[in-house]
Amino acid sequence: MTYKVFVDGQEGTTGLRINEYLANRSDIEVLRIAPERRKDTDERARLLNAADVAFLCLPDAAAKEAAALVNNPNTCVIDASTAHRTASDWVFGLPELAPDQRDRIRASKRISNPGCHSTAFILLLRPLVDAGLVAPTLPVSATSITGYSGGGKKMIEQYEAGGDPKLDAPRPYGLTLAHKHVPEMSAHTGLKTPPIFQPIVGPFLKGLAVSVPLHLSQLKAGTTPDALHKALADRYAGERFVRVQPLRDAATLESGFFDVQANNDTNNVDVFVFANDSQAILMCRIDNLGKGASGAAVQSMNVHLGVDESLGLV
Ligand SMILES: NC(=O)C1=CN([C@@H]2O[C@H](COP(=O)(O)OP(=O)(O)OC[C@H]3O[C@@H](n4cnc5c(N)ncnc54)[C@H](OP(=O)(O)O)[C@@H]3O)[C@@H](O)[C@H]2O)C=CC1
Ligand SMILES: CC(=O)N[C@@H](CCC(=O)OP(=O)(O)O)C(=O)O
Repeated sequence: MTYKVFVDGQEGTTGLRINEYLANRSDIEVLRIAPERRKDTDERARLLNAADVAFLCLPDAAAKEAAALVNNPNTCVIDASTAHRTASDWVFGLPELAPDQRDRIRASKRISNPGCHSTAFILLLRPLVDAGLVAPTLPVSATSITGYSGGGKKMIEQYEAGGDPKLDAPRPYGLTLAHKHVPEMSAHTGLKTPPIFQPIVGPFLKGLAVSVPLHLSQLKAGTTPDALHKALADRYAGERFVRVQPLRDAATLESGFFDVQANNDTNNVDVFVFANDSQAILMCRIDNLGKGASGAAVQSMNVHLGVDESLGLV
């Protein structure tokens, strides 16, 4: 069986990476749009409706427009933008979210691909909320350090042009306290209080780590670091891409520094619990262009099509 796939936004950061993942797949035929027609609505509509799977790798407004062009009931749309991540008629494309999430991805023709920061945040918090260790009302804060490819073509060009010394240092942003990932972080963890979320972009291409500090006294009475670690390890046991590292990961502690880039060029997710007797820092590491974007989109496509979930992914 060969599936037809169209990538709307094939020249962008996410679209190019998806095409790389698909390049060696004998079960996929990629429908290419002529470069000069890549913003021609009629041609995009034709290809969107000719596809079994259409990836939208576009800014939000263009993604909404593209979704509205699809009238073939057999086309599965996987939207990489923020446009549909909390929409009730779209399924969140994070197979590891909950035990029934793969069934939902398989059944739906509208899949929203999670944001990079929110992927890491949700994978840390959702199991702890589900296990009752973190109350849904707990006010949670998180920081994220990310490579500049998360900002798309414009930010990549800005960093790679060189010459601006401000870009040599990490740059905190999201200081309006309204980062676009906060709604999906709340919606898919069950946290009723929107997290305070502060990302930082640094002078490296890719790699991302979200950190969530927790006071154990604010968790379910008696929660220990072992209990936090066990809830995460139990949830992700058997997951192909999520690896819960040993409590207080010795390799990281010995080096003294956390390696944000260690999952680059993979679809892997590493989950960490660092803790003392009264406090913990949870950390989650991904490649923002891998599990944070294009890898996740291909994984959801695989789940939807019912083929091996890791096909084409490392
Ligand atoms: N970069 C990342 O790590 C991640 C990005 N995303 C999301 O994925 C989407 C794409 O992001 P990214 O790949 O980084 O963005 P880029 O800016 O790198 O690429 C976007 C592409 O869309 C094209 N485009 C813009 N408007 C239209 C239109 N109306 N019709 C057809 N094509 C259009 C652009 O064309 P042109 O080349 O002419 O500008 C460009 O090639 C965004 O919604 C983003 O939020 C999601 C997860 C991670
Ligand atoms: C460095 C940088 O700007 N990163 C982007 C996130 C990119 C991403 O994965 O999120 P979307 O899918 O929602 O675009 C940001 O924080 O807005």
